[in-house]
Amino acid sequence: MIGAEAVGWQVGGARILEDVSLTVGAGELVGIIGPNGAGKSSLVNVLSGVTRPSTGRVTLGGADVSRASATRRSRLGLARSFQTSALFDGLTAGENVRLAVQGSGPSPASPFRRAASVAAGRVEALLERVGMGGAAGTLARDLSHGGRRTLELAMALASEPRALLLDEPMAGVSAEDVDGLTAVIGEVRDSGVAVAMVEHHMHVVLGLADRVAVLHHGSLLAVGRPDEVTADERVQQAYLGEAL
Ligand SMILES: Nc1ncnc2c1ncn2[C@@H]1O[C@H](COP(=O)(O)OP(=O)(O)OP(=O)(O)O)[C@@H](O)[C@H]1O
Repeated sequence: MIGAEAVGWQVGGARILEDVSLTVGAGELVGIIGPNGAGKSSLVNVLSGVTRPSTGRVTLGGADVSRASATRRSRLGLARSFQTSALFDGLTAGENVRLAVQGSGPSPASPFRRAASVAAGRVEALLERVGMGGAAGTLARDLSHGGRRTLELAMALASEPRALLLDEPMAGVSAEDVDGLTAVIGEVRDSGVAVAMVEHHMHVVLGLADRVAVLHHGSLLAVGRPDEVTADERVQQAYLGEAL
């Protein structure tokens, strides 16, 4: 559904990504891991269209989108969540989702004009889908960190994406909220969405991912089932001193 083919990305003289090839199929979740500075966010940025690859191709549903803008990719069925929170704190959870629904329509440049036309049922359904059915009226600023990340997920799903990129969805989420958010992401995958997820919480990645891709110094060190990857000596070497 979404793929990188021999992708390289250079900034100035620095090679940030080199010859990265990775595909994520419909209904598959691929965890992208690697030590700090390995190039994980850079890969997500190249896949989502925030940056263009210097070499290689990015494909979405079989089409070459290497030069397509993030907006165009979004219309073709790609959604992403960001490391930093993108919520409107002074609005309720329901209002935040409503804005995401309006912004994902055919002319996202003028979301407010269509405010009245967004069915309340659509907002409710998205909140239900992530297990936040009862929180529609809660201000975003009053949600827990886990609640905020879950709400961001509902917003990313507003465009009914075929592929979803998640950049550290568990960042800052308390231990008791991690399981709930993990289950929601698993359900999104099970509904047929192709999910690529950068995540530092290793037990989440290893428990949830169908395949794990390990980046190291901008190159793919290993790709495989979680048990294969953790048993790989080169991966263990790259993580020397850190718990896998
Ligand atoms: N726009 C940029 N210009 C120059 N260097 C960059 C740029 N973006 C990233 N880098 C560098 O590329 C390397 C990879 O960064 P990236 O953020 O992709 O790594 P990461 O694996 O996501 O790291 P972390 O786990 O710390 O989030 C780092 O050395 C970073 O300093």
